[in-house]
Amino acid sequence: MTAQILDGKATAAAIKSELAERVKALKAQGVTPGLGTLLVGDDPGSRWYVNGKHRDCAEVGIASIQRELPATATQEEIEAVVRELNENPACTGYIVQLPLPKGIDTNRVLQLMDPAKDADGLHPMSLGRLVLNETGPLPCTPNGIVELLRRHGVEINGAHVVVVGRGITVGRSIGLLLTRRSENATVTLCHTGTRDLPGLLRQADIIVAAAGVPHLVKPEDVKPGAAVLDVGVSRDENGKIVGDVHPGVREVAAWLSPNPGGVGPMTRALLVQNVVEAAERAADAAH
Ligand SMILES: Nc1nc2c(c(=O)[nH]1)N[C@@H](CN(C=O)c1ccc(C(=O)N[C@@H](CCC(=O)O)C(=O)O)cc1)CN2
Repeated sequence: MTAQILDGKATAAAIKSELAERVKALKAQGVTPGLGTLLVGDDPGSRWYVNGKHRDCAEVGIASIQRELPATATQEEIEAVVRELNENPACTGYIVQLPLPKGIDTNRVLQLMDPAKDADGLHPMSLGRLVLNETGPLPCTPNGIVELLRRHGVEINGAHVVVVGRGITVGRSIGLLLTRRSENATVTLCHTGTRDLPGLLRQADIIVAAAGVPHLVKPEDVKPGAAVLDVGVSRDENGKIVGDVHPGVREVAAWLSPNPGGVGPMTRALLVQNVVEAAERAADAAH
């Protein structure tokens, strides 16, 4: 068996063209959504992601507000930009690109954001809403993964999903999303300290590999017919992406998300969706 591809690039393009129609409708009501980004430091990967987010926004008609600080920025300097974005009427939603440099209290920065402008779904209020099953912005990567599975017809209802990785952008929040009644999956959250990880992986109908450990998920760890999402990003000596999933998994799984070209583009498309939805909520509240 060779796995079918969970094509994140094509799916993200379809989502963005749907969103472009919603942006047109907002503009007809006199609302122009604007995505703000705050990039601190000079990590080339983070810069690439931020530029990509602005390219996506331009594609669907969303305005861009870009803020940058050097890696030496203090907590106070970062918080001053967050306050400015909170007050800036052109910025209807924004993100603080993560990770922030060492020594910065990330939670304090995220808490200071106006929750109504949280485009990443990572503000404590948004994460609380996710726990309480209330409407609000959802974290982009978990939401992108669910949408990628849904649009390829992969059965989530009743599936056993094994997640590897406990980071805040993916591992911790995806279980909350997948165990909602509307998705109805059963989720096991694992990490690099999990005893008998291969044994747990072998029970999974769906694997979400987000540990950032190259080739952590091996072909012999995968149940034939499973869907496997490769989220982790490491780099080889030439700067080429190495995912968390061994290439041999292609011969065992029924579905596999490529890396690059799988979950990454979906993360960006679902960010655009959060920006559009925040602007729609603000427009509804103003009427
Ligand atoms: N504030 C946030 N910071 C970070 C998040 C996040 O959701 N919010 N997630 C990741 C990085 N990320 C978005 O910011 C992200 C990662 C990857 C991609 C992507 O499209 N990747 C391409 C490959 C790119 C390459 O060659 O390097 C792909 O997978 O095809 C987009 C966004 C951490 N920080």
